[in-house]
Amino acid sequence: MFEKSTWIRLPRNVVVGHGVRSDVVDVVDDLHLQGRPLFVTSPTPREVAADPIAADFEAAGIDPAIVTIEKATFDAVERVIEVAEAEGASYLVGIGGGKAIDIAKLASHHLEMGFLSVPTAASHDGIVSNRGSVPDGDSRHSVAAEPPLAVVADTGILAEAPWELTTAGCADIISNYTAVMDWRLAQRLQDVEYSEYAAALSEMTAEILVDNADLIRPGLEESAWVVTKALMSSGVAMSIAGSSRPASGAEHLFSHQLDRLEPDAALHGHQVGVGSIMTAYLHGGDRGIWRDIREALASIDAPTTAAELGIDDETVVEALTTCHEIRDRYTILGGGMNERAARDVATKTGVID
Ligand SMILES: NC(=O)C1=CN([C@@H]2O[C@H](COP(=O)(O)OP(=O)(O)OC[C@H]3O[C@@H](n4cnc5c(N)ncnc54)[C@H](OP(=O)(O)O)[C@@H]3O)[C@@H](O)[C@H]2O)C=CC1
Ligand SMILES: O=C(CO)COP(=O)(O)O
Ligand SMILES: [Zn+2]
Repeated sequence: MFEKSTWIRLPRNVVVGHGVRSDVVDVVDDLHLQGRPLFVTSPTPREVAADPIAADFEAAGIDPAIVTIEKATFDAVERVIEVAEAEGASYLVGIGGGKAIDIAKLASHHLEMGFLSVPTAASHDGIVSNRGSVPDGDSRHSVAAEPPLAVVADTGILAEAPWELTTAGCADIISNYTAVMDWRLAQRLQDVEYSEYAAALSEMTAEILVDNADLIRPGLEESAWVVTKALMSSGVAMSIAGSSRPASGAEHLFSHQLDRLEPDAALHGHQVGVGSIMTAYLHGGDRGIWRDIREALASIDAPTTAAELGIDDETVVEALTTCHEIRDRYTILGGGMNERAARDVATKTGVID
């Protein structure tokens, strides 16, 4: 008898466009959310979005509580939970980059409350996803959570954010190519659960982004539109898969290990992009797609070398040789690379000198 079942959880409303920041109150109304919201934000996003959105709520007779967090930590998640309880919040609104959105996502999961995602940077594909990532001891990768009830992405705000945040979002999407290669490999060698739909959506998202690379330019609001739609599509692929597999393979292991070795050295998206150049080489050798990935990253101004990431060569080698240990996720790294092989791939791909 066929007994398989699956739950795919997705946002109900996705609102993208110029000036949609002022639609957040209407979205809340459309979702029939009652009571007091708690806005979870960080310093810059508070100025550019949370305070103006709070004014819209006040004008609509709703008094939001606001908590500003500085770093993505479990202490911050706990603080948000405490404030939500103390202020009698009935739903959360994450307003900011990955840090604010992930903290709101994890706190709302714990509180069993809904949350809305209001990105101020097109910097990562957690905007829509059912995954939350906050460093926990040695762990840096995402864990299962709930997706937002709604996403409100104002392309005016996203286009005005620093350009490197947008190029980080692009690189997070370009890395889907190698994430899917790793997923297929793991399915063949380890029989891991695999979804052809999620894999195809993830790859197609990367392809559309690369095909439209010439539209992705600083100061162009259309760029924010193209990148945000790709980030959403990649997040949906993760929700269909019920895991981050479609968007996270060995290139993400490499980035998570860099986060442990050199916290805050570079943006998440930039690190996974450089990782993807090297893991593409491991998959396909010299005739593989690593040069295409490097070219795609370079064409949108994303880093392609350790120096551009601001990370020294030895740290790259150390991350490559140790990152297979940080998570139970089979990838092209298998049981690990030795130092000579790691140095070789990083040198041949031009990541280190
Ligand atoms: N859950 C998931 O599925 C996924 C989660 N992630 C996670 O997301 C995080 C990466 O997200 P990222 O956005 O790069 O990190 P942050 O949220 O730390 O944002 C990066 C920087 O951008 C600033 N910023 C945000 N919006 C604006 C704006 N409009 N104008 C000016 N500055 C702005 C922030 O300011 P300030 O310092 O004031 O906050 C911060 O300094 C990582 O922790 C990663 O693990 C990544 C992919 C998927
Ligand atoms: O960053 C992600 C996808 O882009 C999430 O992946 P992880 O599960 O590796 O944190
Ligand atoms: Zn990522």
